[in-house]
Amino acid sequence: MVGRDDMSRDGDQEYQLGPADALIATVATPSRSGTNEVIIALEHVPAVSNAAVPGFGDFGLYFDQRKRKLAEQAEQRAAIAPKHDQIFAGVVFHINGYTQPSHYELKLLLVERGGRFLHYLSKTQVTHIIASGLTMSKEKEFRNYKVVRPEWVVDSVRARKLLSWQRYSIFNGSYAEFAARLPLAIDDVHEWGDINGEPSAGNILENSKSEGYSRPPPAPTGNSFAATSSRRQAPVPPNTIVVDRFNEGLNRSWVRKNLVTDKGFISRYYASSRLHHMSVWKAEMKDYVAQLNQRRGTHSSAKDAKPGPAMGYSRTIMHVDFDCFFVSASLLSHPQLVDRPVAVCHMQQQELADDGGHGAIEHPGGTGQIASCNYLARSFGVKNGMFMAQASQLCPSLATVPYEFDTYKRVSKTFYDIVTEIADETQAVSIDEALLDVTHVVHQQYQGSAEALAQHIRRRVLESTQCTVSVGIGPNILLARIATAKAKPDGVRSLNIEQLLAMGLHTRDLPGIGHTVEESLSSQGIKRVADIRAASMGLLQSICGEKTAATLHSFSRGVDNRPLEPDKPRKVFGVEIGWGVRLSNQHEADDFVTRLVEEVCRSMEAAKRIGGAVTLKIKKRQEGQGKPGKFLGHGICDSLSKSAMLPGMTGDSAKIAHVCAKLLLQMNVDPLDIRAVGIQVHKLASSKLHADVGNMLAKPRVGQGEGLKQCSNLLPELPSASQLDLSVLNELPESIRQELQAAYQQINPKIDLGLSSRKPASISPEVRPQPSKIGVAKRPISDGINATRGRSRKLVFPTARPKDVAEKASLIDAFRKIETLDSIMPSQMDSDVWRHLPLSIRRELAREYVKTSASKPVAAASGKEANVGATTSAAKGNGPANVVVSGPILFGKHEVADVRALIKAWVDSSELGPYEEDVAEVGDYVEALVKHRNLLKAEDALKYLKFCIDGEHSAWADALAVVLDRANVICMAMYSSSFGL
Ligand SMILES: Nc1ccn([C@H]2C[C@H](O)[C@@H](COP(=O)(O)OP(=O)(O)OP(=O)(O)O)O2)c(=O)n1
Ligand SMILES: [Mg+2]
Ligand SMILES: [Mg+2]
Repeated sequence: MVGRDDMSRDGDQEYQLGPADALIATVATPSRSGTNEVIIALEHVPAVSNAAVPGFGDFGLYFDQRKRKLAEQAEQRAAIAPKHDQIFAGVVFHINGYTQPSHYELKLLLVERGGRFLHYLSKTQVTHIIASGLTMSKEKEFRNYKVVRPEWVVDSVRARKLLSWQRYSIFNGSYAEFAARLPLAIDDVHEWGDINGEPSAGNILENSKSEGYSRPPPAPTGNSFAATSSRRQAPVPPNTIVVDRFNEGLNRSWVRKNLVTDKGFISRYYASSRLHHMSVWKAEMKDYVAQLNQRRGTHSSAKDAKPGPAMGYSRTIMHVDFDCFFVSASLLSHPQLVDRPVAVCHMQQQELADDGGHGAIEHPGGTGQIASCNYLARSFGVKNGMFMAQASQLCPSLATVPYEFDTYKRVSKTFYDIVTEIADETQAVSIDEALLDVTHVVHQQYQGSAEALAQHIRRRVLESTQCTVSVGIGPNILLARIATAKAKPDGVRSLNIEQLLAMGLHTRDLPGIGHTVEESLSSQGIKRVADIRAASMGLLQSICGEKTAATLHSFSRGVDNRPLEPDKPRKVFGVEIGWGVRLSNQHEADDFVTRLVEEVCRSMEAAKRIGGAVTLKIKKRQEGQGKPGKFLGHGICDSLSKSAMLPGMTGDSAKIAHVCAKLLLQMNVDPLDIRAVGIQVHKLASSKLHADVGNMLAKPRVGQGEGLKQCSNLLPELPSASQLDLSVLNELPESIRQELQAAYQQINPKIDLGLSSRKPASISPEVRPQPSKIGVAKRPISDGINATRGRSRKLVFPTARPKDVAEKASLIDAFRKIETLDSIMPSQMDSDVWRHLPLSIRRELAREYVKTSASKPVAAASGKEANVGATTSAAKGNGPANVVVSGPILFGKHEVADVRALIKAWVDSSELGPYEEDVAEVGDYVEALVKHRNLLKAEDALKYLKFCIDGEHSAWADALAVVLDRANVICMAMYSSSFGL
């Protein structure tokens, strides 16, 4: 193996066949079949005698001899073989790097048809370079040459004419793109990444292909490479050439099927990776349960009922877990095996590293780990997680069945459908297990008999899934979990503290106690739970730290005060591959990232989510870390991470991939150094809701004009919460309001649209005014000041518009991006001129306009594109009965939500800090509110300003201080008190 790498750097000549290839080298005897097919029969080359291989020490000599011999043979054969069409006459070729078909096969095909082979690259003589992939430096070096993929040779031979080389140029994109362009007729030649590796009849490479795949070689270990490489090479997607470049001792035929540049790598990875599924499922199930709870409202009703000690009875917790889950579910399609000892593990055709590079590589029949085994198998001593080799010794009659991930997911969802419907509260623990708080339901519907409820759940699950679950019951999570272990298989068990104390459990029987803690405790003579009880806290802390010691102390006494963690909707969708990632160039890197994004988008689509931001994570090989410790694992790496907002809320993989490609460029990583790639999409929202809102706005209704349709286009994405007119939202149907609330909370849990109260403009928790220090009676916002006071007279709101038009217009207003300045465009301005004015001038004019128009009773909206709903409709004559709004206003706004939107727009408008005049305006406004005794509004504005500028440039903090000061001065004067933010 060592020598291979040496040889690959043999001057210009990259000859990369392994030393043992000599033992398997084959000779093709082309002949024409009657069916227009060229068939190559393979036979053994007369072996190069071992004497010519000086103990594998001198590979240079060995290879020279070997090459010479093979070339001679090829020429001899060409001379004696039936004449082929000399389609390659005039072609002088050199072969670069590892190819598939092999150098030798290619040479035969070419030389026998008139081509001339150059051992060493002479750029003046050579007409074509044949390569499956190029290193970056070679890519540069060969840029102006005709570098063709080997398929050019194969296809030309098949077509019996020289095909144009251009379409086979290696510079024509990735292999995937190349393969996609190939005509169907020759697809069978390129089915090289097929995971099953079934040879296809009539394939020009039939023999080598079938042999390469029929029996995947064992896992590479140590220096076993020479042995494994003695197999004939199976065809691979030609650009997956990493073996020699990275010299990692890979089992090539296995690896080549899995490398990332292979089109199907990612989907196969995810289709076969057990651990991937285990981790993703947990998130998926938590999300699923959260959605079920949301839909059913079970969660809130349970909370409302306030079960538990307050109602005079203690908590009842159930732990429900499927018995040998994977086996039970897999056996649904193998009913003939139900009475036999059975294990689920990788089958031959499923062989693939399933651990993301973190553990053993699985291979059929040998080292595969058992994911789950049934109880009959367990009676032989077989256990989950045991390797097949050991298991089949313990239980020779052990049958194995393959993973059926889709079935597991389906069964699991059915299970969660049932338990969430029944329980007061559900916490998804994993694909096959849930914690339930059933306190209330047991007492309300089962006369306090938790066992009866448990049997009911078991029956329901069995009926619906044909799989059994066991149920543990206890007054807390700990006892319920321990009870489950005793209930298994197919049973129910209750446990109270006294019973636990009498059980004589081992430390490892406590949930969450891993092997390390168990060992540490054992080394101090603490082997049983009773020993933990007897040990001092000090001793426990010295063994396993403060936190674990406290847990152990409680658990050993049966005490566990942990509440159930109600499942929350997913906050992020992501994938990460840290195994098998070897990329040759930027193009491949982009391609890989794109495919990962597609994977994420698939799961987002399934969960009906879209996202607002993306994070790209890269593990970059550390300087000098050429050889990862594990096969194709990521080795020692630096982690890089970069995030960006997406262009609006989206689930579109092309858009997301585009952003990721930019992030990747910004990271400035050499693609050769990339060892792991992760994509996470966050700031999620419901795609259904998004579409609903879009539809709602796009749907033309009676009385709706062009203008409204156009406005709906202003809403490509869900607007930020601060831009919503809450009073409008509160008029929406309950279901939509709830969905909106949920959607916004997914973006930021702190956002409270205050919809449930049906009051306009509620205030989010972080800015909700606390009972003011000033003991002034609260005054509803609408309970305004004398209508004639203040500068508000200029603002008009139409109230007499036809109801649906008003509703739609308000909706649009609600969702439309509020453009602060434009909304107060002076009426005499031409909108085009206005838009082209510098921002500073527009501000100036707007301020002027607001001041001068404040005294006018009706806004002078001109019918131009002023885009405040109020002025627009007034201009159109839809609002004959104008209402004059009372109280202080800020840039024409007075509703809390509007003022907030203004404040937000203001703070968002400049990172450098505010204009002094604007600070003065806001100061005026808050001061006026205080003077008008509208302390709630004043406090809201101040708190919201504080909320918006949190973490902003210090100039903003100064601005807040100024505004606050001004408000406080008045406040002190009027109430001898001040606002405390
Ligand atoms: N390291 C692990 C742990 C679990 N699983 C899978 C296979 C199991 O079937 C399923 C559920 O895990 P359990 O621990 O609940 O085990 P079982 O359901 O198989 O058996 P039991 O009856 O003991 O619950 O998760 C896995 O593949 N690898
Ligand atoms: Mg289980
Ligand atoms: Mg389980």
